[in-house]
Amino acid sequence: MPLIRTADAIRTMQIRGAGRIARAAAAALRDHAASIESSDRVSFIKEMTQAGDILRSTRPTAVSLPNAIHIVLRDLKNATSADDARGIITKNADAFIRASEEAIQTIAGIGARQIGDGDTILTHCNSEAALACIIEAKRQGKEIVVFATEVRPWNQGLLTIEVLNRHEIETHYIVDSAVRAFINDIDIVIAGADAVCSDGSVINKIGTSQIALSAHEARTKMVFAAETYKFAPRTLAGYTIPIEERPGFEVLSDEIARKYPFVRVRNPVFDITPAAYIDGIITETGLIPPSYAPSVISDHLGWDLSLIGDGAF
Ligand SMILES: O=P(O)(O)OC[C@H]1O[C@H](OP(=O)(O)O)[C@H](O)[C@@H]1O
Repeated sequence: MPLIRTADAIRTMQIRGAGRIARAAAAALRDHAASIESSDRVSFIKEMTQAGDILRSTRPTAVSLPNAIHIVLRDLKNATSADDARGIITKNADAFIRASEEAIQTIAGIGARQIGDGDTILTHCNSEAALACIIEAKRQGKEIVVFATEVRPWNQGLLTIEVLNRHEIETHYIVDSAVRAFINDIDIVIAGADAVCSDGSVINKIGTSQIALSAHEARTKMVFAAETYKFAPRTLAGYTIPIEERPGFEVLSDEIARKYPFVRVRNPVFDITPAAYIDGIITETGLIPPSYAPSVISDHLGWDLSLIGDGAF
């Protein structure tokens, strides 16, 4: 898919999910690099940098996106020619995509150990990392039941129940506001993540923090499944992650909204769950407490704080 089409597909959520958009961006950069005819090293790098900027501007919250772009483009300064730069991008993009897929498999194994035989699990939105844990538990023969939320306004819950049904997992589909009514039936909440901040808080689909609060009150375990490239280096330098707010028509049609000129629809699509409500974060490097987030960013990912600045990553 041409880069502009990938960027549009991410912006309009035809490609969605923090991991999927990261892999799509990596593949788009690789394919774009292959399509550039220029043999001039400087103009090639300039064009690839612009391509990275286009992809980065599509959605502001999922840190997987700028991290993937940074990982794919980071060694370009060492390139000796345009061809060399093209080779570096191909190698980095393929390695990123492979590592991302392997991370999901590892997370599935670790996450499945968090799920006991006979457990009832609640999940929110549509996270391939969270679903991988649930599917692996089922594959291991555990008797499980899942509660899946609807996820207004995009109804990603429909994608989730399709996957759960395909794996023959008994599922209850509920509206988002029914979580507290059922929370005492739940043994563990497993959600995905769009960003993990250095203070251990997790940014995920709107409604997650309400679920976490409910789980905390009910003493129900709350874990997140997050590949390490969802950890946000910039937060270690004191930056905050912008929360995407999408157009009001996604919640209320323009036709209805026009009748109520004093009403403004608010449509933030993510929220922040504080570390205090999180029992663990399942990463491909292990099940960690939220307090380990800074160490994942600096020790595991090896991000150099001096590189972190406006627009860097
Ligand atoms: O990477 P995986 O685990 O698939 O998904 C992580 C998160 O990305 C999604 O965002 P959106 O639906 O693109 O707004 C959801 O918030 C989901 O929990």
